[in-house]
Amino acid sequence: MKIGIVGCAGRMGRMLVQAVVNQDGAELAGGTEMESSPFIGHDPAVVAGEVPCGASITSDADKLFADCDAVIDFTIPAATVEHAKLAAKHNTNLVIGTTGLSADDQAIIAEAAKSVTIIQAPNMSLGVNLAFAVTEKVASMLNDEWDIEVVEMHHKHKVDAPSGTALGLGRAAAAGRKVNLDEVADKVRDGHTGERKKGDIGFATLRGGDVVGDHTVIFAIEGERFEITHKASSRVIFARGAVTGALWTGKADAGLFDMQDVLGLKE
Ligand SMILES: NC(=O)C1=CN([C@@H]2O[C@H](COP(=O)(O)OP(=O)(O)OC[C@H]3O[C@@H](n4cnc5c(N)ncnc54)[C@H](OP(=O)(O)O)[C@@H]3O)[C@@H](O)[C@H]2O)C=CC1
Ligand SMILES: O=C(O)C1=N[C@H](C(=O)O)C[C@H](O)C1
Repeated sequence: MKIGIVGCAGRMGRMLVQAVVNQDGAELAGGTEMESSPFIGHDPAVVAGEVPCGASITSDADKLFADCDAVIDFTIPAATVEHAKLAAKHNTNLVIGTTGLSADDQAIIAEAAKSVTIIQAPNMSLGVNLAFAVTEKVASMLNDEWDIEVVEMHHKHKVDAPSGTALGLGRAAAAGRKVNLDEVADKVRDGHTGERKKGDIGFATLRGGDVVGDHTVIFAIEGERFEITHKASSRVIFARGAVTGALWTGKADAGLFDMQDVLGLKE
């Protein structure tokens, strides 16, 4: 399968290039960066620390989508929505790892997924996708006397908060409780907030150093706490998951899927 990587010189972009060139059945067809990037014209495999693959990084996403069976996108929301439109235009499958997307961005992705296969997940690791499933199950077994809080920590360069994974864990907890996360989420606390509202799902965001990604869901009641924790120590887990997803698109119908579909965690 010919796979392209948009944003191929980014933190995740380089890991994705490494994962593609080392994956049987996958061929790196090329990569993009913004026109202003110092990496334009460089070989994406060399930028990622691998042996040359003979391709050059360009800013021509239209051509990359035309040349590929699937494209993997870990960039920024403004770029991801344009990539979703290109996926539909060229009938090229798409794997989206970008987080921080708005409801309007999601609508554009859903429209594109009417004609191509799109996998979108805020976290491509097996461990976090298990945590999504376990969180939903535990939340469904506990009443709302149990307070639910989601705590996450990431590296100092991360630009969106709470993380996509933290929001995903909040959505899983809300689904378990059969409530809408938008109606119960408490994302920022500052000053005299008053007492915690029963039924809320709270979020706390930490940023610092080089933390790859730590997430904990806390279920707290008077006398005890139950916690579900995942800690990522390498971005390789996200990259390998995304490439598994790209290969999976080759045998799937058009539609919008997530990593729980790819990993068979919904059966
Ligand atoms: N789903 C998952 O499993 C994971 C998701 N993520 C998410 O992935 C995203 C990227 O994270 P990370 O790699 O750390 O961020 P980086 O900033 O390191 O990488 C993003 C890359 O995309 C490039 N870019 C921006 N706009 C375009 C464009 N229009 N065309 C091509 N390239 C573009 C950036 O270029 P420039 O630097 O010049 O701006 C940069 O090289 C984030 O949203 C993050 O939350 C991260 C890890 C795991
Ligand atoms: O920006 C990151 O680095 C990460 N982002 C994702 C998120 O927002 O959940 C996934 C992972 O935790 C790393």
